[in-house]
Amino acid sequence: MSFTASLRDVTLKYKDTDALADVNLELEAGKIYGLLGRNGAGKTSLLSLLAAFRKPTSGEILIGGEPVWENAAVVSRVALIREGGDFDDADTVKAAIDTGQIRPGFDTEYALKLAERFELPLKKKVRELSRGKRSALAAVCGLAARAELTMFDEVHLGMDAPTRDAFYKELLAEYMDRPHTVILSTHLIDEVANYLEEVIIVDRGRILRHEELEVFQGMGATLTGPAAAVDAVAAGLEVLAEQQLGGTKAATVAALDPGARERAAASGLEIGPVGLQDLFIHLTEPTRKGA
Ligand SMILES: Nc1ncnc2c1ncn2[C@@H]1O[C@H](COP(=O)(O)OP(=O)(O)OP(=O)(O)O)[C@@H](O)[C@H]1O
Repeated sequence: MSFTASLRDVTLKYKDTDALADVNLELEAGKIYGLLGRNGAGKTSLLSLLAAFRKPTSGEILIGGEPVWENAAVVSRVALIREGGDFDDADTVKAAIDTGQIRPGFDTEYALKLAERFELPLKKKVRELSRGKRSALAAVCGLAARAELTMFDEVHLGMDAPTRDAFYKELLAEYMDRPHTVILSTHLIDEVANYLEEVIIVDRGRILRHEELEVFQGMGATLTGPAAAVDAVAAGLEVLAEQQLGGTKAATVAALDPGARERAAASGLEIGPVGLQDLFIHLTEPTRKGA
């Protein structure tokens, strides 16, 4: 089984801050979602609501069609993994893994296999782990929870590049083996882009965009070729980023209309997709109104 998730007219206030305002969001079961947003945009708040760590100020949150608040049967099959995990520092790694067994789907054998893959020392205390190893332990417990909705909130932050790569691969393998709903909240956007099916951008407490990855990938274009030719085609277009190496230039544009596309092709320029990160930076520009 795999959970759907719905937020309906959800507002979350912390004293005088509106962390989320009138959010409506529908997530289908069995997909991998990327949750993007600038610092303070409301990502953690949104995930905390889905995991019933917090109650909304107003609105309704349904997981698998049921209200999630005070719904132990549903909550036990929802996992929110935060950077560094929510461990008792005095526990050993082994004891921290064993604690996962309170979840109905927790797979201890798999957790121990993953612990070996991530070279986690079972006898060491959680407080003695490096930041990256602690994140890896959190990821291990999240994967082994075998939940129906699994959310990773910046869990890979402390991990080095090879560990992150191993984490993404394990996440995908677990997903292929047992399709379920996954939300990855991250600032390392281009790194995870290939794993995502849909992307949600939160901006200042609101959902700015929620689209399939392909929609974002079709949004802009990168023009590469001789600098003068690139400049000629890019003139008048909204340029998001530029890079030049010798006489060769690459310009990332927010949109390429058919006329510009034709001119680019006629000039022999290479037309490529835009990285999700560049688009994200562009769409969440503070000066930009809506998107
Ligand atoms: N416990 C809290 N008390 C008061 N305000 C809070 C609290 N937690 C979050 N906020 C505020 O709510 C807003 C959304 O915060 P949230 O942590 O959800 O953002 P985020 O997108 O996860 O940010 P980041 O990428 O920096 O982790 C921010 O303005 C933040 O300052």
